[in-house]
Amino acid sequence: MDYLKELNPPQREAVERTDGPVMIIAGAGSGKTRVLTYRIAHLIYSKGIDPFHILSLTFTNKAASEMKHRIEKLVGLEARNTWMGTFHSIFAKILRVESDKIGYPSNFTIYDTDDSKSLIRTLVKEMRLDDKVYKPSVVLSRISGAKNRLISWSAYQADPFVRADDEAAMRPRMGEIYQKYQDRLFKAGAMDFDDLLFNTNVLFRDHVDVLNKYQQRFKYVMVDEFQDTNVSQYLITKKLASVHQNICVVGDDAQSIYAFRGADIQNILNFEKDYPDLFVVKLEQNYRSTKTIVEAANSIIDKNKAQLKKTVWTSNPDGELIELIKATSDNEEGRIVATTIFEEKNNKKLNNSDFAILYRTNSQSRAIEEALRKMNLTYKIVGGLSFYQRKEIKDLMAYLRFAVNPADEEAFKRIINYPKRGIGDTSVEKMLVAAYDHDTPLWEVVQNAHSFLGGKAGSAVDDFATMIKAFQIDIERKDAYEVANNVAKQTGLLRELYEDKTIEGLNRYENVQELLNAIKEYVDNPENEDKSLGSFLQEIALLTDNDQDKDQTDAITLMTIHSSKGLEFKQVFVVGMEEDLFPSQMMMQSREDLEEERRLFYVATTRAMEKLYLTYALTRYRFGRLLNCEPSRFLEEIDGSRIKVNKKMTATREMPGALRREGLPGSQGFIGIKKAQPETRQPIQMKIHTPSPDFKPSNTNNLQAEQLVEHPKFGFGKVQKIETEGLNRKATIQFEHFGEKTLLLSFAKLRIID
Ligand SMILES: Nc1ncnc2c1ncn2[C@@H]1O[C@H](COP(=O)(O)OP(=O)(O)OP(=O)(O)O)[C@@H](O)[C@H]1O
Ligand SMILES: [Mg+2]
Repeated sequence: MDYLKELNPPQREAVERTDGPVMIIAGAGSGKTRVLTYRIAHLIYSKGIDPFHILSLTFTNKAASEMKHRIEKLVGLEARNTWMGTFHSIFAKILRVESDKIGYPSNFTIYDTDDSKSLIRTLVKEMRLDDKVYKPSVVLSRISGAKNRLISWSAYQADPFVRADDEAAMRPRMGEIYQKYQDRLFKAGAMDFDDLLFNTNVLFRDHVDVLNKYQQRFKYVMVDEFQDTNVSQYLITKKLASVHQNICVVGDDAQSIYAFRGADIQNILNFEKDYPDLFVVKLEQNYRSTKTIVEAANSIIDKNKAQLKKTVWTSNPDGELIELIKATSDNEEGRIVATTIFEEKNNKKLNNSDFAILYRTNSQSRAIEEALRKMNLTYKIVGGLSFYQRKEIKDLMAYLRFAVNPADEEAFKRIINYPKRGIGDTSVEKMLVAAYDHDTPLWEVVQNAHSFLGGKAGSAVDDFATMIKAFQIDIERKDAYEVANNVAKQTGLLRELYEDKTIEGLNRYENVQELLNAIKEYVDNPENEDKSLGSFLQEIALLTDNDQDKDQTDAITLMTIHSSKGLEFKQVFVVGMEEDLFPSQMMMQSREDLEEERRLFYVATTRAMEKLYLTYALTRYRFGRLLNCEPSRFLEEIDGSRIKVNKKMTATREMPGALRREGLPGSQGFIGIKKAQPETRQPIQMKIHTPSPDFKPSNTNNLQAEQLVEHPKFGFGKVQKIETEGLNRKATIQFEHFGEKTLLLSFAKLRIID
C-alpha cells in the first residue's frame, strides 16, 4: 500500500516525522487535516503502534468520525480503537472513569447552556439581584471566560483586576455568583461544558498517578484546528504529552475565529517556546480551490496586521470569477440564491450537497429557507435550534437524566410538574429551599416531601418518587432503549403529546418517537459497547452543532461561518455581505475585533472549491425594523480582478433605475450607493416564529406607538398605535412577517425590545 504517494514532499515529511514535537501552521486547504489522517494511518501501519495509544483531538465529533473512516480505509478496522473526538467528548469519557477522585459521581450530568442559564437565573433571583444587570447570558459568559483561562471562583474573587472590571460594569457580585454556581453544580452532580476541561485540569494537577496513567496511554497526541484551542485545552494537551513529547499540532492563525470563546492565538506562539526542539512544517500548496478563490482569499487576509507570514498558492486552474450579487431585500437575496443554485445544478450537473450557504448569524437563514422551500430544493440546517434543543425532547431527556442522576436540579425543575400532576411552584420552591437550607440531597427531600408538603401536592410528589425509583431499578437491568421507552410511557409524556391533535402536537409526538429511534440505533450499534442509559446520555450531551446531520439525503447545507470550519463545498454562497451584519456590529469594539471578523471572512471564502458567490441586500429586517444596509467593507478589500458583478441578476429584477449600477467594485468603491426604497412587503403566511431564548413578556402598561416588540408567535413588529376602549387597551402592531394585527394588551404576551 502506497499511501505516502498521495502526499506532497512537506506533507510527507510531516507524516513520517512521528516522534518529537511537530507544528504545522499553514493556510486553508493545504492538507493539514489530511496530514493528520495519514499520520495516524502511518503510525498504525508502518510503525506498528497500537491505535489505543493514539489520541487525536478534533473540532467536531463529525470531523473525528470522518477521519476515522478515512483511516479505516487506509489501514483497516483496527483504526477504530484510536482515541479520537472533541476535547469535550474525550475528557468527559476520562472524567467518567476518574470522577470519584474529584468528588463527582460517575454518572454526573452535563448541563447544556440552557441548564446553566436557568441555574444562573435562579441564583440571581435568590440573591435578589436585578436580572437585567446580571443577565444570565452575560454572567455565564463571564464565568465561562474565567474557566477557560483556568481561573477558579476563589482566584476570581481574589483578583483585583477582575473585580475592578466587574465593578466598572456595575456587577460587583459576579464573583459570588460564580462561587454559588459552582457549588450548585457540584451538589447537582453536574458539570457544564467548561467544567469538563477545567476539572480535567484539576484532576491532572491533583492526582499525579492518574496523570501518569494517561501519559503512558497516549504515546502520540495530535490536535487539529490548534489555533482555536483555549488555555485550558492547551494545558491538558501539554501535560499529556510531556513524557513522550510526541505531539503534533496543526492549524492556521488566519482562521482563528473563537477569541470570544477564549481561544488564544498565543498558544501558537507559546508552542515554540514550550518545545525548543520543535520541528516546524510549512504547507503552501492549496489543493482545494481554484486560483481565483485562493488569490481572492489571500488578498483578504493580507489586510490583517496580526498574522504569521505565509504563502498560499495553487496549481489548480483559474476557474470562474467570484460573483457579486446585489438584492433589494433579504427576501430577494433568498430568491436569487435559490434560483442561482437551481440553474447551477442543472447547468453543471451538481448535487444539492455540492452547495453551502454561509451566514454570519443564524437568524439570516429564515429568508433563505423560504426561498429554497418554494423552489423545492432540499436543504439542511447545521446548528441553530437543533433537534435536541426542542422542548419535547428536552422534557424526555430531563426524565432520563433525573432517573440516572437524581441530584440533577435543572432536570428536576423541568419534570416535577410535567405532565401536570398538581405540584405547584410553591411546593417546588419549598423542596429546593429545604434541600439548600439543610444541606440535604434533593433526592432525599423529594422522597420525604409528604412530611412537610402534605395534602394533594405531598402525595403527588410521593407518586413521582415511586415512579422514578422504578425507573432506577430498570436502569440497572435494562438497556437504554428499554428504559427510555418505558419512561416515555409511564410518565404520561407520550400520551400528553398524542392527545394534542394539532399539527404542532403531532410533530412533537413524532419527535419523541424519533428520539426513541435514535436510542434504539445507539443500542443496536455494535461500536457502542456500553449500552446503558448513562452512556447514551453522555453521548448526546456532547454532540456539537455539526454532528447532527445523520441522514444521508442529498441536501444543500445552511450554516454559520463558524460551523463551516474545516469543511469544503464545490459552490459556496456567503450571504448578507453588509456593514453591521458582516463585519458584525455587535462584535466590533476594537481593531482586533475587526481582524477577527476578517479572519471569519477568510474562513468563509476558503470553503469554496470551484465557485464563490457573495451576496448582499439593500434592505433587511433586523430586530423588527426594516433597515437600509450598505455593502460590507470586506467586498472592497477583495482583489477587484477576481470578482465580477452579476449584471443579469441586478438588471432583471425590478429596481429603481438609480440602484442599477454597473462596473466592478474596488475602483470607485460602491459604498456610496443611494439608499434603496424599502420593498413593499406582502405579509407572508409562514411558519410560526420561534421566540428568542430569553423571551419573557414585558409589562405593557406604558407601551407606546413606535416601540419595537416581540410576540411569541408573530415575531418582531413595531407598534403603530395604542387605543383604549372601555377597560381594554389595544395595540395595533405591524409585524415583520404577519402584517398588521390588533391585540388586546391584557392578553397579548409581548416583549418590549426598546
Ligand atoms: N497532496 C494532496 N494531493 C491531493 N489532494 C490533496 C492533497 N493534500 C490535500 N488534498 C485535498 O485538498 C483538500 C483540502 O485538504 P484539507 O482539508 O486537509 O486542508 P486543511 O489544511 O485541513 O484545510 P482547512 O484549513 O480548511 O482545515 C482536501 O480535499 C484534500 O483531500
Ligand atoms: Mg482542516
